[in-house]
Amino acid sequence: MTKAHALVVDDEPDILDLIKITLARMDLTARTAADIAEAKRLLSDQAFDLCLTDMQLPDGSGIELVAYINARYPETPVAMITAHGNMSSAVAAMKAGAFDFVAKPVNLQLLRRLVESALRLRESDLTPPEKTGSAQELLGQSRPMREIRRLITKIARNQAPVFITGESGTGKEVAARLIHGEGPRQAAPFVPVNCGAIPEDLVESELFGHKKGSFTGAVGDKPGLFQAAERGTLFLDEVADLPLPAQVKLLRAIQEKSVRAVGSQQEVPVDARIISASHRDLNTEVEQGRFRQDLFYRINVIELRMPALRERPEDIPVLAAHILERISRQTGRGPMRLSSAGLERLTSYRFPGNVRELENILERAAALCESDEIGVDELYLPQGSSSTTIAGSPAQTDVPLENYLDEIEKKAILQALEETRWNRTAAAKKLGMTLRSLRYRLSKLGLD
Ligand SMILES: Nc1ncnc2c1ncn2[C@@H]1O[C@H](COP(=O)(O)OP(=O)(O)OP(=O)(O)O)[C@@H](O)[C@H]1O
Repeated sequence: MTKAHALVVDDEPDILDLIKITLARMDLTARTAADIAEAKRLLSDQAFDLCLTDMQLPDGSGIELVAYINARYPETPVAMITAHGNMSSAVAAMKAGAFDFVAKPVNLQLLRRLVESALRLRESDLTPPEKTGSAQELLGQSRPMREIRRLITKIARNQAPVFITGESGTGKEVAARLIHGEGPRQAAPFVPVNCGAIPEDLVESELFGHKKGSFTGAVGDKPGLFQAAERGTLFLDEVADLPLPAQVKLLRAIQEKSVRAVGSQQEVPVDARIISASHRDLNTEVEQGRFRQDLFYRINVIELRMPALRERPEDIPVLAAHILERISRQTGRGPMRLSSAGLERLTSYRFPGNVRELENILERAAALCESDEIGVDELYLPQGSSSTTIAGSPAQTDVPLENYLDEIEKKAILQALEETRWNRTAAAKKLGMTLRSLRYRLSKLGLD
């Protein structure tokens, strides 16, 4: 690959020198500018693979330069150098299109990683996600789905924190995996964490790691999930479920790009892109004091809203066909299809649990269906708008007790899932069981 060229814009000669030396050691050539006017002149002279700019420049704000480069030279990623602790300017820069930021005093290890990420963007050979084999596709040709796919490709080139909203089962995790898989971090791990599923007193140790002996049961040093996601992406699912003390630590980790393990005195730099998601409205959580406003502001630099399935019913046929094909493959039975009445019924259903619910409905229908065509009866959709109700019917004496109890359990679980819009963490809470136990039961009852 040809030598990469960087443009560094800062009016402090010491910082310019430090960055220039670091870049030279990484085999990059660097040109420097002390103000915006000079930077614009250099940009018109030659193409750059990367630009690093200070926030406060003698003739204006670095944000202005970010916007200028984004508009004129969209192929050049720009990172902002911000004053220590000034997270709001970092957020403003990323909202203006900066792909990342580095705080002063510049940590050289983090700077090197940032430069490496930026350079991977110019490798037009970023492997498309379908080739990596791990990423799943977001299917659908409706307008909202096409827009989501376009946004994902754009967001993937950036390093800013992303917050994905949307009801349960709308594909938030699939979207997060795609953002990771289409970007320069694709070769590093994608680490998903269900924040609601970690017991409250273990959250900090899980996320940030712990030192041996820091609490009963800490029998050895253990790195946290942040470190597991080094150079990759940490996906904080159900982020609204994080207890407040862990929120304080998370805020610090994002701000400082470093973490401190439980029981340790030392901060260790970490380079993980944060993508978070919640099916809850975080504005309400903030208003009610359950989620820190400053943390929300920081994780929500880019917001991606996954549309509910009922907002795009035209995608139901293609999704259903795809899911049935997968079921046929997994079960080794011949191809299956929906009757036209079945398809019609599905497209008019509200799907509170979205695509995950569609998957469950079709899996259950496929198991019950004896022919290759699934009809309305096998879909077992709730009548009218009412959801499944727990049977009030007397015990049937002609079925084994165990089957009868399974049936009751199944109905209670389905009802809790429907009431929580198929959010398994919330459904488990409602049923007074752990998520692990709900998962076990879903699997036992063939509902997973
Ligand atoms: N557009 C889509 N195309 C294909 N499959 C999809 C699509 N959207 C969602 N799915 C499938 O639906 C299921 C649920 O998706 P996912 O787990 O990403 O949802 P989620 O929004 O993260 O749910 P939750 O909020 O409950 O965690 C997965 O099996 C996923 O593959």
